[in-house]
Amino acid sequence: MDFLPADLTDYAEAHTSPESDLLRRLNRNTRAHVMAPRMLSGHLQGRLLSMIAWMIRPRRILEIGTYTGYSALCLAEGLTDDGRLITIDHNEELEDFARSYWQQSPLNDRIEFRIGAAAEIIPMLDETFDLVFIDADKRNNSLYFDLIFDKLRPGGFILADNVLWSGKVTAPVKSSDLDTTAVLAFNQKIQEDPRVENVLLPVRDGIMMIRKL
Ligand SMILES: C[S@@+](CC[C@H](N)C(=O)[O-])C[C@H]1O[C@@H](n2cnc3c(N)ncnc32)[C@H](O)[C@@H]1O
Repeated sequence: MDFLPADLTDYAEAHTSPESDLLRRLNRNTRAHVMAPRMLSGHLQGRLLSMIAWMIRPRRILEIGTYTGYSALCLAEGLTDDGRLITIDHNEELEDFARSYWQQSPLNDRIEFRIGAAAEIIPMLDETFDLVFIDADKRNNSLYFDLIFDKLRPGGFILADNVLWSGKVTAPVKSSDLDTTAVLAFNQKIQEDPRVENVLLPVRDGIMMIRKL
């Protein structure tokens, strides 16, 4: 869901650097051939992720939730020359699709794809991250935050996607709606955590920007 009216979203995209030809093809072919293409970050959010990565110049990025590899390519643009991005997804059926686009990019050898459940893979990572993008199953946002916190350097950043959850965060919540309940709990947890500073950025479906103090 976009929170801006469509004409303002169009205007914002028209005044944002365009996607590369590779990203445009990946975006278009995801929409044409892959289930649930709304999951892809897209032009505006993709350029934002790239811009944030360029501002941070991370040496290590962790992405939780690869999907077709669009946001991984955007984030990897800002890596230092010796930097690497690790991206995790439990859907092995997406691997060939994502890799076929990464292989067309000079960033291909900087992207490591780990297949499996994020909650099992993260504890096995022996890395210190500068930037983490949480964009997988929203019910586990809080768990992923806890698992990565000690692996994030002080001053490092976490971005968590879809924290406005199509606007459901401000509507009455049914007890059976476990996703919205989890997103609300995550946002509250971050807001109350004295170890971080945070900004809830109302871009697209909402991005929680978190800086570890
Ligand atoms: C919203 S999509 C990611 C979109 C991608 N970051 C982008 O912006 O283009 C979420 C992805 O998380 C993956 N996922 C969901 N639950 C997971 C889990 N428990 N462990 C690992 N990956 C998971 C899904 O398979 C899906 O590909």
